Amino acid sequence: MKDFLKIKSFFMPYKRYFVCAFLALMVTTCVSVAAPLLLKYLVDDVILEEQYHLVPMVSLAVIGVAIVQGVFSYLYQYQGQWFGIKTVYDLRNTLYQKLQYLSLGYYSSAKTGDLMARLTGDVEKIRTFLSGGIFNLLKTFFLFIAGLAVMSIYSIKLTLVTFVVLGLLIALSYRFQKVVRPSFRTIRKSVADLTTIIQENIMGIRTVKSFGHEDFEVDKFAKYNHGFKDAQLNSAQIWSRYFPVMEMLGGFCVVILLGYGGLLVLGDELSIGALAAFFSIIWLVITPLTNIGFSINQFMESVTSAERLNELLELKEEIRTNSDPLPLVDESTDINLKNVSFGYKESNDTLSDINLHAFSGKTVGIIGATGSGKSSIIQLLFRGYDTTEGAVYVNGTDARKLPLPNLRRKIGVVMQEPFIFSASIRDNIAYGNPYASMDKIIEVAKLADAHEFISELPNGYDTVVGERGLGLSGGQKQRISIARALLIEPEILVLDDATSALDMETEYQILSNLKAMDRKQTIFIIAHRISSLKNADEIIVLDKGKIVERGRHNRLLEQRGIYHKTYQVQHASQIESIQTQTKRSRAL
Ligand SMILES: Nc1ncnc2c1ncn2[C@@H]1O[C@H](COP(=O)(O)OP(=O)(O)OP(=O)(O)O)[C@@H](O)[C@H]1O
Repeated sequence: MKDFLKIKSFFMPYKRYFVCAFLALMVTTCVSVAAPLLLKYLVDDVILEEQYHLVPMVSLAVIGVAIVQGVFSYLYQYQGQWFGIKTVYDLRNTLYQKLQYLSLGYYSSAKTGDLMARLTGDVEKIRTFLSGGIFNLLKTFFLFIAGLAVMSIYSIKLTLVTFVVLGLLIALSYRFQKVVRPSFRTIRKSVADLTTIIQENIMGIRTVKSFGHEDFEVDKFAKYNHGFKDAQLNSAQIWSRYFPVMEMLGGFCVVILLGYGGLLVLGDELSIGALAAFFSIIWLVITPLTNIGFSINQFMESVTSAERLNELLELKEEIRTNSDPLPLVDESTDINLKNVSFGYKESNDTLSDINLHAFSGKTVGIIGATGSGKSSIIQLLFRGYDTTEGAVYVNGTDARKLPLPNLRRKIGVVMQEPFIFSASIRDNIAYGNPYASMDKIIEVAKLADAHEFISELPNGYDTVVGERGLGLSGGQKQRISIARALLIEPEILVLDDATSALDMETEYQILSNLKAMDRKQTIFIIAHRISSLKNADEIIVLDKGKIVERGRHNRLLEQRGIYHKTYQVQHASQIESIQTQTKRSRAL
């Protein structure tokens, strides 16, 4: 309940819909309970008194009651739906917004399937309860109270017996919802498992196929699907027992009350009309009462969902703009990492004591073994993470004091694994600037050496690529990502292993194009291939998170350290490959 109240800021703005629905519900309830009084009047005062000329009037009154009931019932359903739908509209937007601003640290351990389940399934549970469940509970409660109140006018004794019998029915219904709840939980877990399996399978379909593991995946899915089926069957079994049992018990209650009411009529303590009215009211109350387990369950589920959503809403946005940010107006971009240390977790040291000054308009190359911390440096530049010690200075100001969006807009990053949206190639390139002209898009595509292959596609720039760029080669995806970064005309361009899938000639072409642009752009090139960064103004060599060598290409070769060794290995393999090619052509 506490968790439900925590999301009150989402439903309070729409309380007018709730109030309207509530008032309409009260009217419907009162009219429903008052209708049997007409029955009593018809039996006692019209039929038994042989006043048949009053029948048309009673009939008109019944029609009137039905119309009022219909109109107010429509009103409460309609307003109730609006209450739920508008509340979750805001809730969904806020949750999505939250996801955008959560730090990268959160995403490294978050499960996509679980997040998706929260934003869809859990939000829907809240809507179902706010739109209908809460009104069903209120309706049952009011019918129960109003019904007993009307009954008590005619017979206190029969009302008391009814109260006890219906109380037993509520207790049974409540007990049942406790039995059925675990089965709901199992179903929800099974749905989450199935979603994860399907999602992972689609994302990893290339790996599945490369291992010829289609049958393995089918069997794995069948196992989880089997579990889901069993959970559903189990729940269906419980429900199929519940309704007949509750209906039967409801029938027994009616029989008991009818017997007792009959005795009261025989003892002249109750009129026949009052007994008839009594039973109309009892049926009116019993039907929603037999379903109360379902409504309570809906409430419990929405509380669980509110708890899961609150977990997300309460997460701290670790990386955010300082409360009093300094302006970032300077066009030049001088990046200075001073005594920077960083670890993804407090205990580990991914980067130690990094000092790196990238002057405006210069190119910095970063090389090092896999896992040495190259990409981690980049994450610090755009505040994907904050440093543990030391600071990153942009034009002399600590990056943490700058407005985050402005800082990030300065930096164009081409990630190691380029992400392509399932949209047209044009929209993919224009992601950072959707209003860019076609001429500009073509210009950056040419710089990224992508224009030629895009023009050859069936619909050129309008070709819609599959999710995550399915249908494009790794090199094509990289070139689209480079064009995307260039379009925003960043003052800092970061190429994080962004040309690894390209042949050396294409890579050379792109790097030459970047150089020829003659912008005062600061460029970071992370690469494994020395050829990618040998022209950089400064190259740093990382080893286990520390800078172990630095300088220009020739100077580093002279040092005869790691860089030199890497160069030799790469150079030797190039010579070897040229020799093999020459031998092959001679043999032909
Ligand atoms: N999100 C993360 N959470 C925890 N540890 C991480 C995360 N990302 C990277 N690491 C760890 O930090 C270390 C440095 O990783 P980083 O990606 O910076 O290396 P890299 O030099 O870019 O490697 P590669 O050349 O393979 O891309 C590695 O040990 C890696 O396992």
